[in-house]
Amino acid sequence: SCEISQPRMVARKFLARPQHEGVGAVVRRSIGRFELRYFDPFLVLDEFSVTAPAGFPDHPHRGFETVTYMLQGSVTHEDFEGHKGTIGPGDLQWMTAGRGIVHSEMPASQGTQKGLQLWINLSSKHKMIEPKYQEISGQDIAEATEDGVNVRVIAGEALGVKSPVYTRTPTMYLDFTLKPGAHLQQPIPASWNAFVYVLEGEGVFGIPKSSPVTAHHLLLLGHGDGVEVWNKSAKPLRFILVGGEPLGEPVVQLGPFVMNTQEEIDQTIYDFENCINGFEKAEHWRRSDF
Ligand SMILES: Nc1ccc(F)c(C(=O)c2c[nH]c3ncc(Cl)cc23)c1F
Ligand SMILES: [Fe+3]
Repeated sequence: SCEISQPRMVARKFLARPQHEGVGAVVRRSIGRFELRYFDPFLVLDEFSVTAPAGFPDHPHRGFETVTYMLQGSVTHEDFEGHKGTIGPGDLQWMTAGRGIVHSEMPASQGTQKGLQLWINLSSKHKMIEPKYQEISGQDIAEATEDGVNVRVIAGEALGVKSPVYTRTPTMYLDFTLKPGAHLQQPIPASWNAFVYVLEGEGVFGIPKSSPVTAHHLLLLGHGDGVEVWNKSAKPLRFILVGGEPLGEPVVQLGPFVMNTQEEIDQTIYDFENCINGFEKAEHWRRSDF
């Protein structure tokens, strides 16, 4: 039985092109680029590729969450509280920066490390909460396979399996791989904003006759209560499907600081420069391998 009464159509399509970020790192930024500044509640989607000695050295965050999902290789993260770890292939780090985090994210080994980093905005009432990590290793990520469709459930639910991740801003984040010939119907809450980002292969989204979409493309989905996908090619199709409940609040962003008013951004800069109000530990911290 078809659970989708109104399948979402592809409203807009963007090709994410490489740009420099951090120190010597390359990211394909889809959400967060000029033409797609904010897709409520999402601020940034980076498909990153980084090879030592390049990386993302000491930098702050306030007012949102970063979701780092490794596709190849590993990244070592270390923050100003001494929280340190390595995010390996297939691993997930869901970091709620809240009132403030200062950390570094550097390649953990030689060779090219690849992954995705999604920035999810927090509601005004949650922007100044204590920082929090939810970290899941690749083999513990909820997974299911049915009729040629494999899904790794980063957040939310699909094919009857649920992720343990608590999403303060209600979010679904699904990593799908469709075998050649497979067809998917995935429900999406009708009030949520949703997008697809293609990682590998080519897929048909929305209606069966539309032209195939290839890697590094972001598709904004229109109204409806789900999405239909077909793999009509001879190769596997891999993409992420991400959805979130819009916050409907003003956004004032200065790089890694995301608040609701300019005054709050001014205060954040003051807090960060004076190491107060959540940035106390930044005063004497520096990443260990520096
Ligand atoms: N403000 C600001 C400025 C410069 C940065 F590089 C960063 C930053 O760390 C990242 C940007 N995209 C990324 N994708 C993956 C990873 Cl592991 C890190 C980042 C950041 F936050
Ligand atoms: Fe960061």
